[in-house]
Amino acid sequence: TGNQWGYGKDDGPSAWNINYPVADGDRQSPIDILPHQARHDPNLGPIVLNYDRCTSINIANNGHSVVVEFEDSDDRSVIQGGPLDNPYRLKQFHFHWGGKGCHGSEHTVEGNSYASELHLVHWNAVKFKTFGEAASAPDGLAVLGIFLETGDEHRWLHMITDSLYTVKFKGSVTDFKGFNPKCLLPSSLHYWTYLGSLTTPPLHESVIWIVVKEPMIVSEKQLGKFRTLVFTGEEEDERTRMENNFRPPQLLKGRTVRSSN
Ligand SMILES: NCCOCCOCCNC(=O)c1ccc(S(N)(=O)=O)cc1
Ligand SMILES: [Zn+2]
Repeated sequence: TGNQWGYGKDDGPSAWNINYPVADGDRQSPIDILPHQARHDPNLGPIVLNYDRCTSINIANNGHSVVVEFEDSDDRSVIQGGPLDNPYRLKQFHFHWGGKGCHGSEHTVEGNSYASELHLVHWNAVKFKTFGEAASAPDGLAVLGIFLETGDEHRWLHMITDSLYTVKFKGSVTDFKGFNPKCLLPSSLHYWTYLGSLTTPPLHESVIWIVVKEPMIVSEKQLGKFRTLVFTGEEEDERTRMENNFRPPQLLKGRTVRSSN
């Protein structure tokens, strides 16, 4: 059916504009960030994360990435400040990554990729009634992007990587309670921000992007566990390893990237 998209040769990012013409739009993501061309904006305050009462629900393989969903029926876990006019509710987080030794981040910095990128997805529940409605509105979503760089083992990422075997196949979901993603964040939340889109179909131009400058450090072994997932369902005969699930940088088309400091 028309909604089948992926990261392969025939269904990958270069073909998405066939079913999703907005792929060639004016505020597409990700982008290549050029720090020296980013405008330092002294009015940009710090990002404030209130995740202390967040409620994680499950971890799932949706055939494109591994996603941890949160309870978002109230303002128990929100991001605010920075470029945001309202608090935005945490809905889910997921990752994008490469193949062994290759890079897999979506945003790049001066043409350089990181090994992976974590996206914490939030929606504007002040202005919109549902996530779906917010996901189609120009100021509906705020996604916090964190780069992952390989090095020492990350002390908390094992809580996720130890669960990945339970969601190997597309469509698998398992309970994942009591996880607070604040443990994944680097020490500094200095960031770049710009107006962009979802980086996967439907590619809605509804995202205020907040890309944190400092990467989180994870081990190659921890990253390798993400590659034990497969894009395909348990019933399918071919097993296609889940890796390189990233969209390459898109044209800036005159947008300004601002820097917190
Ligand atoms: N059809 C009604 C609901 O429409 C919502 C559209 O999006 C639904 C699924 N996609 C997402 O929620 C979604 C969320 C974040 C990102 S990303 N990689 O830009 O952070 C990409 C995609
Ligand atoms: Zn993403």
